[in-house]
Amino acid sequence: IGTRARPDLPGPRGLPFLGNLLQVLPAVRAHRILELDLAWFGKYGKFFSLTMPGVGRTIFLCSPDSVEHILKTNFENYEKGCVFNSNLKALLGDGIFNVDGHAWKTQRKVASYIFTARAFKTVIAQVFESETNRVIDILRQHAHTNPDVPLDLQALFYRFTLNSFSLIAFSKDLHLLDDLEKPVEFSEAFDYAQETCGGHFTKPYWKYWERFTSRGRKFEKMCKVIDEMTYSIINEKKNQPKYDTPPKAGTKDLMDLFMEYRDEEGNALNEKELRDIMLNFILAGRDTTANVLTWSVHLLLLNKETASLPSPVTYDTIRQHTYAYATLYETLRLRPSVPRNRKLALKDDIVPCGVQNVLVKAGDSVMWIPWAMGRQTDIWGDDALEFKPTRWLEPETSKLKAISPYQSIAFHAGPRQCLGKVFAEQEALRMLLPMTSGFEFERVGSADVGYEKSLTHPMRGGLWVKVKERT
Ligand code: HEM
Repeated sequence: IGTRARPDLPGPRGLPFLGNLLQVLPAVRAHRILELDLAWFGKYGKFFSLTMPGVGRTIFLCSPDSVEHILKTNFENYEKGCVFNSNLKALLGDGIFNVDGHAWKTQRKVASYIFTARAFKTVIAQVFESETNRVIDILRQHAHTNPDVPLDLQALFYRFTLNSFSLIAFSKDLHLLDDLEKPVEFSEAFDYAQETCGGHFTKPYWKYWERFTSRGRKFEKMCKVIDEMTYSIINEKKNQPKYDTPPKAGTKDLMDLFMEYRDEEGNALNEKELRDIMLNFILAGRDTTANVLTWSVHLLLLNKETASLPSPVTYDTIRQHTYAYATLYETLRLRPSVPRNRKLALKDDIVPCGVQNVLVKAGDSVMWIPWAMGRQTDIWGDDALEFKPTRWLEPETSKLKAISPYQSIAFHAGPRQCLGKVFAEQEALRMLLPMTSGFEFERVGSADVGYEKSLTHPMRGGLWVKVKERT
């Protein structure tokens, strides 16, 4: 409905009215949508097209030059767009992930002030150190008191990243590492809301459907839980006594920066705007890094490798740990924390795609699938499916290779490249190094694990391991 025929584009044949919906839905339900994307690239080549009611036409592209064109060369022509925005609105509102233009630019500019070298060496370093030590203590204690009882590392990483991010961004300790038995109501609600919002892309009539179903009712309830915690942090911050002397630049937290922001007319952000910003940053700061930590341990275990390298890691020395870096990027190649992504074309455009060009019409969506791109032999070589950190290193010098960000796309690229890239690298490596060099993990259950339906890429069912301290 509302899409014109495009016989020039390859892709699976759809049905009248429904387009390809019935081919996509079973894969979504079975948590196998990424495998379906990959299979279709295998069948149709570097690009193919699907249509879905409520979304229109989506052109899937699997080539670094296409991604570079969309994310940088013709950046102005591609935006998140109204489908993306409305599908994620209830959760992300008008936060940075869900907006374009002026609203995006402003949020990016304000937030960039917390990612300074000075902040990395002071506030951020202190929090990473203290929170990593807390996790190491938990593992040590568990190894000694419960060596035969499995522990879910993924759940632990989620607590670690959320607690660390909250300390840095809102100066608030959520005490998530104090008692692992205590459920984290906010996290459960946030996971449920993400799954529901992600599902909107394959449920054209979700707005009506959710009005009458238990999922819709639960979603509403979960959004209330999320809002309660978010607004309570905002109010707590607002009611804090003002500083006698204003904090120096580099010591303000993210919330301070957004609360102090004034637009051209001198207006401050209202509570709803602050809520949206905060939740987008929680999604960025909690889920993505917890995902890469989980998949790193999983892949290291599967390949019987250890990322053991001398600790401690500091802001200045971290890039010397090249093998650990390579492990992180190799994990992100196979298990990108944002495995699928899309944008909407504003005007007709010609997108390069390897040896071909693709005509994208105004109103089409374009999609790139980092998960599938990481598995392409023409991009990564015949061993693309193997976990091989050394592919990131120069064979002679073991220095990190310079690989284009459009090929290694896990952190996005171009003007909207991930703002927290360095933050995430530091946090993940500071955790991974002492963990893998200090402990041995034995997987419990099958190594053939899947992923949850989400906006990010959590492991389905968690990563359950027995823990032993290395001697
Ligand atoms: C391994 C960890 C991470 C990965 C793989 C990752 C990946 C990404 C990706 C793919 C995007 C683009 C999303 C989009 O389509 O809009 C993005 C954007 C962003 N990321 Fe990250 N991220 C990570 C960690 C973080 C952390 C820890 C933070 C904050 C502390 C952060 C902050 C942001 C922000 C603010 C944006 C929006 C940038 C913009 O739209 O201008 N990220 N990230």
